[in-house]
Amino acid sequence: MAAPSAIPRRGLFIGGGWREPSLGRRLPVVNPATEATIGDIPAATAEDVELAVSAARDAFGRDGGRHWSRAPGAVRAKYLKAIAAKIKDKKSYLALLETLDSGKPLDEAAGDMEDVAACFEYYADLAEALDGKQRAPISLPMENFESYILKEPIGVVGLITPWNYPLLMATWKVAPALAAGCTAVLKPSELASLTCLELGGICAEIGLPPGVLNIITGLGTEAGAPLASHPHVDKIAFTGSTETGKRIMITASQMVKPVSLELGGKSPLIVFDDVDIDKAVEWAMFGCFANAGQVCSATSRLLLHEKIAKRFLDRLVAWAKSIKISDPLEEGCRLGSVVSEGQYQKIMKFISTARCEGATILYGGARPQHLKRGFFIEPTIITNVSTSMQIWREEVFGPVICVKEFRTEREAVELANDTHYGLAGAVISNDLERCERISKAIQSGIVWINCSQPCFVQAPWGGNKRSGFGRELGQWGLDNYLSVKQVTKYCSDEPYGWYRPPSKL
Ligand SMILES: NC(=O)c1ccc[n+]([C@@H]2O[C@H](COP(=O)([O-])OP(=O)(O)OC[C@H]3O[C@@H](n4cnc5c(N)ncnc54)[C@H](O)[C@@H]3O)[C@@H](O)[C@H]2O)c1
Ligand SMILES: C[N+](C)(C)CC=O
Repeated sequence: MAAPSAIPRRGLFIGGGWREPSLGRRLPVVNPATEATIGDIPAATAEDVELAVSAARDAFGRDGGRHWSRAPGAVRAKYLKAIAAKIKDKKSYLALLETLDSGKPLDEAAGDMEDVAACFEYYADLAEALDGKQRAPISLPMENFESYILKEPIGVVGLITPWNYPLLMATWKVAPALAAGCTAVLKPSELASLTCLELGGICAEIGLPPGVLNIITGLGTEAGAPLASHPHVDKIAFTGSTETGKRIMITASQMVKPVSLELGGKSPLIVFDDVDIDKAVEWAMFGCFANAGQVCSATSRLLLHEKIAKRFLDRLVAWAKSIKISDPLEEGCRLGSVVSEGQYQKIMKFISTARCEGATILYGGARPQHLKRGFFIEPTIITNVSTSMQIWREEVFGPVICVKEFRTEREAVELANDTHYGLAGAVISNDLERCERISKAIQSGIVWINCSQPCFVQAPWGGNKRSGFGRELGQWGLDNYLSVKQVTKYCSDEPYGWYRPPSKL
């Protein structure tokens, strides 16, 4: 598909229709692969947040919730399936917009759109299944009482999301929130909002009841912060950096508002000396160079057994040299640009600090010579790293892998856990018992054995330590948006008998 000359001009999606932002401000959209400004998006402020929250509140309570929040899950499932079908119909167009907005290779973006559709379908099924799970009985030790459980939508939820998988990260929240019967205000990242705005168009096309999903774009401080602090938002689900996550948690704590936080990472990949080196190298590359390393779970700390370290690094450099770095719309591109000039500068600063601190840039570390414009960075491999260096400790969120060697399994685990983060970890070895041991020892929410990064909508996703808490995807993702109510009934005809009845005299 050819790139459109202009991207669609959208407003804020509030109450089922498009609105210009209250202050009339807009933010430019820059294609990071060309540095050209290709359009703009609305910049919402507190006034718009107010309207969006109010639309979501109305939708939650409309007609006593009969048409949404208290409707059978099967009713909501129909809408989710309709959204999935539209995403599939528009897959090529949405993928193109995602690529123009974020710089990711077009076929990666197309894969993301398939995952988006699959996620809506998956939560449509869970919405249907929810009906059968209502009134689940609780076994009690007293026969005069009966108790059962109701699972109810939490209410109006604020969903704040990042730019690295723009529509997919939004969908991980929107699909389960809607399946649960919540109504929502989505605030995607100002750096990549185009496909999330298109989701608004899709909701209008399929006739989603007005106000069930509202989409406001804009800056974090101007649109995200008022959403997080809004007293009529019952929960905030956030994916983004640990720093912003901390701020959101502080704000929410003032109202004892529940939050779930999917934050950053600095995940390890441990490779033992009994492996097929080329196979392991490919996983190491996929673990840190896919999506230009802008992946929360990127295995950006590579731990190599000393016996294979030299051979492994030779092959890693050879494979890295063969990656096609190009305009992300070009066929076969495997490394596009990073998302913005700011992100480009930040990554370059990490590389120069590593160099200043005494690390070796074994490969990469610069702009590819054949690309004069766009925010492109070569796949970068850094060795001679010590555990006190910034490059070992902090999340880069770019195509930069740092490497250390280990001698024993124990040392590998200690190095793997030497981080404040706890999102993911991976181990590659032919000794499956060892892999099982290590999967227990790694302090993270996700462990991959003999691979890195595969992600399935059925399996829980989320971190420990400073990578956040709560789990998305699977049944856990739905539970994020449900509140559990116990209903207990006294079912004897006899008086309870705790107090003596008053004298009849
Ligand atoms: N754990 C996961 O599943 C996961 C997935 C994807 C990305 N991430 C993390 O996201 C980060 C990259 O994304 P980013 O740069 O967009 O993160 P970010 O924290 O800068 O922004 C995330 C979102 O928060 C908003 N925001 C910023 N300041 C805010 C404030 N004060 N109040 C409310 N909202 C505010 C932004 O506008 C954006 O929509 C990385 O750290 C990455 O690891 C985590
Ligand atoms: C799991 N994934 C890669 C889709 C999103 C994390 O950034």
